[in-house]
Amino acid sequence: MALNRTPLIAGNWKLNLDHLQAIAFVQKLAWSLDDAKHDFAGVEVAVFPPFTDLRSVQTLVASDKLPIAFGAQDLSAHDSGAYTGEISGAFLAKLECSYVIIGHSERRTLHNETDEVVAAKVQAALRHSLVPIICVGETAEDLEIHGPSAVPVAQLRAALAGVTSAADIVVAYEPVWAIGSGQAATPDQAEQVAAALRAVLVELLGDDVAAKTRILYGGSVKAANIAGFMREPNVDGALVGGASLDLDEFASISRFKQHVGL
Ligand SMILES: O=C(CO)COP(=O)(O)O
Repeated sequence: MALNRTPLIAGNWKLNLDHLQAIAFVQKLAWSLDDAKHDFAGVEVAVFPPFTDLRSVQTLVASDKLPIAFGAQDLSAHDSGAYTGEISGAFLAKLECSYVIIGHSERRTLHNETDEVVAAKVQAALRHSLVPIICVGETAEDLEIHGPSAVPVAQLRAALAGVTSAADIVVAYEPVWAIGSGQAATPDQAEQVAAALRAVLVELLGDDVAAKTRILYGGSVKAANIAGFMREPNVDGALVGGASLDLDEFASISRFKQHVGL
């Protein structure tokens, strides 16, 4: 992590926890972090519940003034109209979401999201002042054929088509082979790709945006391995799946500074 970027620890709940479970979880997470005197100004913590939980999380966060950010796991490329089942960026903005995850590998693979769809969703997020967390990452096969950075770099280039240099974005490098496998990338591997992604940001959006944009690592992150990633200069946080559903584990990941010895 670099000192000029506030680290972001983001919990992607995927298809887990209904709205009642979400209320209990977020409340307990806030207590747990508060008890541990979490440095909320120094490390941002965000949760990404299913759509149907967002109103409950918003109400809880607002009424108890919890210092926890939240966002959605996806959004529509469209703002309104005949798109059955879709959720627009306008709706998410109205629910005070700060962020929206875009182009997660599960959406690319299971829901056939192409680079073009991802780029359109990034545009939709920015139209509504949501910060897109743009996910990129290679499969094990890509890694073997193309090496470590080629696919993530190409995906980021495609996702940024039409994005101007004023954009507030987050990039998440999630190697597909590391997601849910228990086999995380090494900190070195994560740093190598994060550095290549930052070079794309410099080229397409300029030095200032590249310097302030956070690049997260995701894929089998847990309390036991977060410190290694956070010691790397181009890794500014984590996008956590499975471990974000375990309160103690997620709270411990959020306190990575203690593990790093900062
Ligand atoms: O997909 C992920 C986060 O978006 C990572 O999932 P795991 O942390 O379960 O590997």
